[in-house]
Amino acid sequence: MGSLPNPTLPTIDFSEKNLESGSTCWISTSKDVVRALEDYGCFIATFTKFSSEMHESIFRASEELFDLPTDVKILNTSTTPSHGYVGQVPIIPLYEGLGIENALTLQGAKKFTNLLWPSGNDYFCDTAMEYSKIMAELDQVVMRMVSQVYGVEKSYESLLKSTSYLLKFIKYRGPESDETSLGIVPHTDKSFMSILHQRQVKGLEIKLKNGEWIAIDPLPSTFVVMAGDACMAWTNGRIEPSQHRVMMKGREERYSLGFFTFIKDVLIQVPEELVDDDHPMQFKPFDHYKYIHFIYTDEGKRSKSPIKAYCGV
Ligand SMILES: O=C(O)CCC(=O)C(=O)O
Ligand SMILES: [Fe+2]
Repeated sequence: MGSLPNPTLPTIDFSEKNLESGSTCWISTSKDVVRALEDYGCFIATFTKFSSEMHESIFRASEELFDLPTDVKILNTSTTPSHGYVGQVPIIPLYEGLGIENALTLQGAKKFTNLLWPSGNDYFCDTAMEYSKIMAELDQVVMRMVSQVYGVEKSYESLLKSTSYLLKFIKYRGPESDETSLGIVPHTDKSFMSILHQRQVKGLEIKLKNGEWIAIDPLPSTFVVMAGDACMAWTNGRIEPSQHRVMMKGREERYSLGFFTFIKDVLIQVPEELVDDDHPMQFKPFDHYKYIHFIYTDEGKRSKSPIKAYCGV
């Protein structure tokens, strides 16, 4: 008897031919995207526009960043929890992360760069911005496809205008013998959408609906596109975010990147097209950033599904 192949996520190709809006390829890719998000909460995207040179440069920039002394890295603060420097956290001792808020704007990239390198670092600033631009493009293609399939383009356009992008640089120290190999605890993202990218050391694992954890192989031009809690509320529960974690198997350190979208200054509300007798309204309109603060309250920490606790009907 042959053994079953290892389960994996659907892979969706975002090469030029699939990106011509309205073309046959675009339409069939859109359906694949929605099916994958509804079935898994995420998928693997191959994005040929992202070159291996870009892969090398962004991770070189990341190394440079993590090589800075800790007292410099902690200058990366934010009024939003976990959007700035995170490190030396007892339950995830291997994890260290820094975040560029408003990563798509020159102002956001410059503010971060000048804070950490007062004498400037054009290489870092330009690379981070270029990476963000490409990731935002992928995010917007995916979300445009989703909104077309659901017939909610107008609602998406208004969210898009209010989208704020967070680029997170993440490093996991290689575990020492008796240390936990848990890089990051199982969680769903609090974002609207997330795009994850790994360097050559694997570790990202995603929980399937049957409870099985599967490991995602890193490749230079592949990304995991993942729905966050806010996307579940917006789609009235049609798309559920997947639980994921990082397990550090070897002793090697691991670098990864997360590109997250958040909705600022407008309430996220379920589009009326997604509500009918079979799909009653499941979520009240809510403020995304207030939701992030809620996660860190006692009630938010206790809750099995904080998004339902926060704005569920
Ligand atoms: O490091 C990774 O691959 C995953 C990071 C992650 O899940 C997160 O930052 O939310
Ligand atoms: Fe995550």
